[in-house]
Order: sequence, then structure tokens, then C-alpha cells
Amino acid sequence: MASQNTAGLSPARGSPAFREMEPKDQQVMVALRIRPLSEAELEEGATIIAHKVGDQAVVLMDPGEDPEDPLRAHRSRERTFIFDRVFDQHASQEDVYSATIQHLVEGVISGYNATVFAYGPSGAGKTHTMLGMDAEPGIYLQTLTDLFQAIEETQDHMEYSVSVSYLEIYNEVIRDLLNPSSGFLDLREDSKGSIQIAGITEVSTLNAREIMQLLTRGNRQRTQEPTATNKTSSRSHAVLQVTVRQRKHGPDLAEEVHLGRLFMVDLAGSERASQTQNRGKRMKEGAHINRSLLALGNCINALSEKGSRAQYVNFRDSKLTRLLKDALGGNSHTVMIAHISPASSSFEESRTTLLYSYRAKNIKTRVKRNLLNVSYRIAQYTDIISDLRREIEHLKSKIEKQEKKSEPDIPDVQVTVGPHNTEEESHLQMNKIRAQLIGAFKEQMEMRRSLVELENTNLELHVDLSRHLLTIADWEREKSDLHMQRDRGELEKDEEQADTDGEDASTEPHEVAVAREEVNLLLAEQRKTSALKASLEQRLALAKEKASQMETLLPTQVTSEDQQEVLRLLCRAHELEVENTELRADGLCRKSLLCQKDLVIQRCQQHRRLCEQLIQGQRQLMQDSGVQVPEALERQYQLYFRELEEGTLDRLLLLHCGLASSLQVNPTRCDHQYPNMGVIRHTVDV
Ligand SMILES: Nc1ncnc2c1ncn2[C@@H]1O[C@H](COP(=O)(O)OP(=O)(O)OP(=O)(O)O)[C@@H](O)[C@H]1O
Repeated sequence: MASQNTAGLSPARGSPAFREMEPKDQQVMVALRIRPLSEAELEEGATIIAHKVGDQAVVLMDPGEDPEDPLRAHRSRERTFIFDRVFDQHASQEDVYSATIQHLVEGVISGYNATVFAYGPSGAGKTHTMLGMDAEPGIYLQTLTDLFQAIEETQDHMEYSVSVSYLEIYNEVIRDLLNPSSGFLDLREDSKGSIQIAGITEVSTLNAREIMQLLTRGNRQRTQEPTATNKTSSRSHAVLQVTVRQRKHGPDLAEEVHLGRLFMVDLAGSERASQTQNRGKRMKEGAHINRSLLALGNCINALSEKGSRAQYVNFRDSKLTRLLKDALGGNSHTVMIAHISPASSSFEESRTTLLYSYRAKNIKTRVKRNLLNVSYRIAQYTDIISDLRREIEHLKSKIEKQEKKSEPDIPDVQVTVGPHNTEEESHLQMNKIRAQLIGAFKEQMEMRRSLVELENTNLELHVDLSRHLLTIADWEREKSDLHMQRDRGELEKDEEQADTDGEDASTEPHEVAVAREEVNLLLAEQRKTSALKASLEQRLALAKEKASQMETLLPTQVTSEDQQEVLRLLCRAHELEVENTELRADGLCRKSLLCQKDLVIQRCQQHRRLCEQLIQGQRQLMQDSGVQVPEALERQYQLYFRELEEGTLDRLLLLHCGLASSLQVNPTRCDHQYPNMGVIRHTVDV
């Protein structure tokens, strides 16, 4: 089960909607599901205040409103919201699935990304919609069943591999729900800006039921506890990720690979702590859940206003938004299913949920098909072909020149007798050598590509490591500041406050503990990558030597000048392709170096701010105590203040940031040719 299952399948499938190659702007689809009144709500005498009108509207009545009150007649809080689809208590699981997600399945198979997330307060029905129950399976099972069925129905020159992972984000920590003992997992960004989860378990199977059993088991591992509104409330965000790789072999060596990713996200309850009467641990945990949801809300706000006010969208604020970055602002067909209870007792919750989801309707994503290898291969072949053409032309003209020069010697050359005196034998020999050469060359190329990917991974690990070390260093600095302030007696008030809250201000925050853990993991991973790289480099050196020996032997094994020439050209083509790969790797390294430079600049800026504070503080101290400033120092002060006022340094930094970000936005030619670099780097280790 752990290994990648492939099914030999599929034709030119896909509706016209999914055939387009150009990126298309796509509105996020927002649907609303109103669950039936629960027994508890009925018992407490709640009435229904959310009414579905037609297929797209919902009217929410304010239960506190007196219809007879003439003073409130024009200030009614009754509101109508329009969504792409509205479902009420009569809607079945199939109704919801077929109107929202079903149409995206085909796209995922053909290489498009799709995301569906269930949003709403605790107990509003999110898990019911996503996971459902045995008798009423939710979106997970329906989607997987359709996906596998569609794959089964397709045949031809296609191969599919499907892998599934399931994780939860709880208190800003990622856990693998299919392998909960694996500890905390980390998010990584690859060279294309695509988010990956390092070390996640990926299960490959083409059996939806088998996956469902795993998910149901995984869901039991989900952090779940009773809250005031739901006895089995899921306290975490659960993300089911399905990756479909479609591989199509062309008549020549070319190969098309499409990669479609489907995220199905069951968010934690969006309620505010005060409204659910949650106290203690729940309240703290709520802060973390809300950090993710708040970040999600901020992104939704910024994205929905994009264009009109061009707001900055900060996806980096939480793990959830980093993971959903593509779903919200990037390359994905996205569906949000908001959930509410129809009960009068949930009026405020429902109102905020409707407002929040309504805003999400303005978000546009830019959807394009993830064609991985084609552009790379085409670009690569085009390069090689044009290089080869030039080389061939060059060699041809050289041969012509030599022929002209050596015309009188022609009879001598023609009488040379080699070990293969018949034309047929010579032809067979040449084919054999050519096959050997191509084999050796392909092996070399594979190794070089793997080396480039390992190098890329190493750089990413390094960048991640630096980021975590920065978090730790920042905290260490804060801690020493705190100690200094405490020593000077400036912290008494705060300390008192901290003591009454039962917390010590110098207690290490959660993110620092996570950063320490991640540093250890990253170091271990770096060691692993380096060992792999060293052994691969050794193998490559051996392979290169073998190939060069073959080349040296050529003149003794093949006697015809033409054949020798063809083989020499072949060798030259190989060399050129190797050089090309090196160039691309070089491009990637430069980009990563740029990333690292950014980190260094960030660190220097932090240090600069500290120095500025020091200088200002010391100057103040000198002034207060009437110390005479020496002339040379005063001149340096003036220089320093002039620099600050003119802002030269800031302008330089701004210029660097501008240049760096334009490089990120317009990746170099090398990146275009390496679109799949580091995209699939997950460990499959069930
Ligand atoms: N459409 C529905 N039809 C019937 N029962 C439903 C429906 N939606 C939800 N329920 C029931 O309501 C209860 C709460 O639903 P669920 O656990 O799905 O809520 P939730 O939004 O996932 O809550 P939390 O965020 O706390 O995990 C469950 O018992 C569920 O079976």
C-alpha cells in the first residue's frame, strides 16, 4: 500500500472546460449548507431563523426583533445573502457533492488543482459534509469514488498514480493523521513557490473504500473534544490531500506529465471563545484555531478587495493560510462550503459566518493546468537540437575542408581494413555501440537531475534552518532584554501581571519550541541529503569514466568514417545536454542564494535596529549626564544622522527587495525549464 500504484490507463479525456492551457481567472464558488435543527436546540425551544429561498438565497431573521415595533421597521436586521448554491436540511450528501465538487474531479485528473473547504462554527455540520457517516458518506468518499472510477474508465497511452495524505493543523502544529507517531511536520516551499509538507505519509491505492477506512481511522486520531456546542467537536483543521499524476508517453522520447492536486479541508469551528462558553484549555486553543482562521479571514478580506484596493495578502501568518495559498490566491478551482445552524440561538454565529463567506465570493483564483514535463522537455530538446544543429554544421564544414585538403590521400583511406569487413557487420556493431552510449548517457542524465534536485533540497533545508534559527535567536534576544529589564527593576508591574495569569513572561513560547524541534529535524534531513549526494556523485564519476572509455574505443571498433562521425556527434550531443543541465542547476542555485541573501539582509536589519537603539540610548545618556562628546565622535554622529535622514540605506534595501521580488515573479529561463524541481519530494513511509 505504501508504494506508488500505477494503473495503465486513460485517453484524451476532459471536457472542453479543462482543455484550456492558458491560465484563467476563476471566481471562488461559495455554497451554504444549513443543517437540520438538533435535538438539543429543539429541547431548548429554538426556532428556525435561516430560510433557504430558491437555489441561491438565504434569509436570516433576527430572533430579537419585534415585528410589531414600528421604531425598528426600517432598521431590520433581517438579511438576505446570495450564494452560488444554498442547501437546507432536506439536501442529501449527494446533492451537496454533485452541485459543488463533482465537476472538479475531471479537472484534477487532467492536471488542475482544486480545493474545497468546509467553514462554519462548531457543530454546524462541517465534518458531516466532508466525512459523513457510513450510511451517508460525505464529500471525501464521493470524490475518491468518482476519481478512481474516472481513472478506471480511461485507457490508452496514459498512466496514473494517485496518492493521498491526511493531516491536521492543531495549535499551529502539523500532525500526520495517517501516521500520528511521526511527530510534527514542517511546511516547505519549493523553488516554484509550491507548498509541500516534508515527511508526510502518502498512501497510494486506487481503492476509495480502502482510503476511507484509513481516513476514518485517521479522523479518530484528530484532536477532538466536547465543547459547549458540539460533544465531538473537532478542534483542529483537517486537510485531505489527493495528488493525481497523469503520465502520457508520446511516440518519441517526449513525455507529458500532468499533476493535479485536490485539497479537502475540514476547518475547526469558527466560533468566538466567549460565545461558546469555552474556558481554560479550550479558550487558549481557540486562540490558536482563531489565529489560523483570523489569518484566513485576513487573506479573504485582502483577496476580495484585491484589484480595487490592491491589498497585500499575507499568507505566511499561519500554517493554514500557507497551505491554502494556492487555493485562495493562486492556481486552484476553489469551493467553500459554509455551514450554519438554522437555530435562533445561533443567530450571531450564523450572521458572522454568512458575512465572512459572502466576502469570499469576491475572491478570484488564477487557474492553470499543471503541465510538468512538457515545457521542460520541449525547451530542453529545442536547446539541444539547435545546439546540435550548430555543432553539426560546424563539423560538416570541417569535414568538407578536410576532404578538400586530403583528396590525394583518398585511395589510402579507402583501403583501410577494419575488424568488420562486411557492411552489415559494421552496421550491427555501430547500432550496438550507439545503444550502449545512449544507455550510459541516460543513466548520467538521471543522476545529474537527481543531483540537481538534491542540491535544491539542500538549499531549501538551509533556508528553512536559517528561518528557524532566526526565530530562536529573536527569542533569545527578547529573553535577555527581559532579564536586563528585570535586573533594572523595570519589569515589576508586568511580572506581577504574569504571576497572576499563572505564566512567566520568560517561558519559552510554543513557536520557539517548535523551531528547536524543527532545527533538529532539518539537520538530520540535511545529513541524509548530503550522504545521498555524495554517493550519487561517486556513481556519476564512475559512469562518466565508463562513457569516456567507450568514446576512446570507438575508432578501433568502428571503421567507417561516417559512422565514427555519427558517434562523435552523439557524444557531443551528450556533452551539450550535460552542460545545459548544469546551467539550469546554476540558475536554481542563484535563485536560492538570493533567498538566503534576503535572510541575511533581514538579520542585518534587525541588528541595525538594535544598533540604532543603542546609539540613541547612549547619546541620551551622555546628554543627561552632561558628558562632553569628543569632536571626532560628534562628526561620526552627524554622519550617522545624515544617513538616517537621507534614507540612503533604506532606499538601497527597497531597491534590492524590488529586484529580488521581480526575479521571483519572473523566474529565469532555467526555472521555466525545471518546473517540476522539488515538486514531489514527499516520503512514502507507511
Ligand atoms: N446536514 C446534516 N444532517 C443531519 N445531521 C447533521 C447535518 N449536519 C450536521 N449534522 C449533525 O450535527 C452534529 C454536529 O455536526 P459536525 O460534527 O459535522 O459539526 P462540525 O461543524 O464539524 O463541528 P466542529 O467544528 O465542532 O467539529 C453531528 O451529530 C452531525 O451528525
